[in-house]
Order: sequence, then structure tokens, then C-alpha cells
Amino acid sequence: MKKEPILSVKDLSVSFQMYDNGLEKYDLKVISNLTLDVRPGEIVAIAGSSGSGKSLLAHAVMGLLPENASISGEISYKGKVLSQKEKEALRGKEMALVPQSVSYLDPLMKVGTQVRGRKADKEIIKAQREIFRRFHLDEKTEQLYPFQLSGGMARRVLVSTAVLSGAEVIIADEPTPGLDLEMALEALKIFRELSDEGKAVILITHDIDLAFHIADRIAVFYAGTTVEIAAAKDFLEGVDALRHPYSKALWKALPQNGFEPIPGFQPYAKYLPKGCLFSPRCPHKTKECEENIPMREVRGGYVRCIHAD
Ligand SMILES: Nc1ncnc2c1ncn2[C@@H]1O[C@H](COP(=O)(O)OP(=O)(O)OP(=O)(O)O)[C@@H](O)[C@H]1O
Ligand code: NI
Repeated sequence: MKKEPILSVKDLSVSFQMYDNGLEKYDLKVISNLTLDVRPGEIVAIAGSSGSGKSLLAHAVMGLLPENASISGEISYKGKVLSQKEKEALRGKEMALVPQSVSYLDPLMKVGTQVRGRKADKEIIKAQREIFRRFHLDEKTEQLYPFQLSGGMARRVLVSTAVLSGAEVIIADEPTPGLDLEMALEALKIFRELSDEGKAVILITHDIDLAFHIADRIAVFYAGTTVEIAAAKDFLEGVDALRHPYSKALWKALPQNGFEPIPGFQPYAKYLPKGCLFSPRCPHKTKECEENIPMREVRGGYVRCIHAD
């Protein structure tokens, strides 16, 4: 039997209040109608180009959006819709983030204290040393301050922190850049072990090839929304198993699949097209694509395209 989602995002939209040159206020909608969930025991990878809203989704879930952001839709944890206060209360405890930027480390706190938390008992210290060992960080690392770490070390420290938090849901926002292949694979192996223990992992990555091999499901983001959510095996199988023209194009753009570039650009949030956000680049575009396009089920996956079959 399929488990219920532990985290579920429904119809999420995020806008920023911005000011034009003339100091005129306007709303910049950067995420629209985004829907996604993750179940215990599962890794869901989020793939999508730069600016497609991956980090903002992570920040919305963790209650980390800046002051000028407004948010609509629902983010639920264990079936309960979360308020901002509840997100803050769960953050770092039930839900942990591996942030995209290493600047999230506290510059004034030694690495060891930071990773273990202030009230570390013997168990936690043991677990921390074990994960440091796996990440080739020697014991001296505990005594260092963040500025004394290399980029790759800082990244491994951030992953260790999230893992040691014991959180039920981990969102890892690009956890592998700066890591050599061995360490990147170790990080992914650790995420797989966590999910096998029953935790839920959302893995945000540019490296879709990597995502295909480690994740159970893949969500493809485009211009601030989900265009396809499907089993990772469909992405391994190739274009015919996929549903959305953008997912198919991403697949064909991989080096091993011909390196075929996708013509055109992802639209900027201020100038989104009407209806299907991919339509200006889509070879199958028809008049109907200018309507609002909901996600729908096709061949066991979900797609936001009226032409998919
Ligand atoms: N504080 C902000 N104010 C205004 N716009 C913002 C703000 N933060 C992010 N954006 C915009 O929201 C969009 C999505 O940003 P986000 O950081 O989620 O992208 P991403 O998919 O994580 O990209 P990358 O792969 O480069 O990390 C971008 O167009 C970005 O410019
Ligand atoms: Ni990002």
C-alpha cells in the first residue's frame, strides 16, 4: 500500500513586492500553482534550470522567505496545513534544509558545535564523528570556524548538519557542487540510506542525470511551476516514456542523448506568457495552450500539458 505524503505542497504561489524605477509598486509572481509531495521512504528529485523556483520552494516550505514575499496555497506536514510559526518550529528539527549557499553557516560558531547543536550528548558526538569520517573530514575539523573551510568541506558540513538533525523531511538544495565525484556519491548514498530508514528526501539538483539514478520520482520545474512529475525510471527510459515537451527536450539535451539544445529561453517572471509557460518554445503549441493548464494524470505520471498522451 502506498504511504500518505509526509509533506505536501498544494497550489503554491509566491510573489515578491517590487519597485520599478519610478518607485511604482508591482507584484512579481515567481512561483505559480506549484504542487508536489513526498512520502516517507522516498527521494523526490527536483530538476529545472536556473531561476525555475527550486530554492524558493525549499524556502517556502521552511518558512524562510524574505519579508517582501507573499504566499498562497497550502504546505502541509503530516496532513496538517502549516502556519509560518509552525514552519519555524519544525525547521531544523522535523524538517531540515541543506541550503544551496554555504554562507548559511554561522561564521562565529565552531563547526563541531554547529553540526551537533549546543546540547550534544555522547550519542550525537559519536554519530557526528561517524558522518565526518564518511565525508573524509578529520576530527580537527570540529574545532574550525566556517571561514577556515574550503567550499567542498563547508558543503559536507551542511549535509552532515541536516543528517544529524534527525529530521523526518530533508530538503537538499544542490548539495553536491564543489564536491569531487567520490564525495558527491557519498552524499547521495547517505540520502538513500535516510530514505530507506523511512525519511523523506527532496533533492534539488541541476544534475538531472544524477537525479535519474538516485531518485524514486522526478519533478521537473519550469518558470516557477511543475510541468511533469513522474517515476525516475521514465526518465531513464527516455523521450517516449516522458510526457511534457520540456522534459523530453531536457532528456534530449543530455550529452549521452545527443546534446540537442532547446531553442529559446525560459521566460522571466515579469513577462510570463498566458496559459502554458512553455508554449513560446513548444513545437506543439495551439490556441488552447493560452488557457490555464492544470496538472493531470497521464500514464501514471502527472503533466501540465493538454497535448500530452
Ligand atoms: N528575494 C527575491 N526578490 C525577487 N525575486 C526573487 C527573489 N528571490 C528569488 N527571486 C526570483 O525568483 C526566481 C526563482 O528563484 P530560485 O532561487 O528559486 O531559482 P532556482 O531554481 O533555485 O535557481 P538556481 O538553479 O540558479 O539555484 C528567479 O527568477 C529569481 O530571480
Ligand atoms: Ni536555487
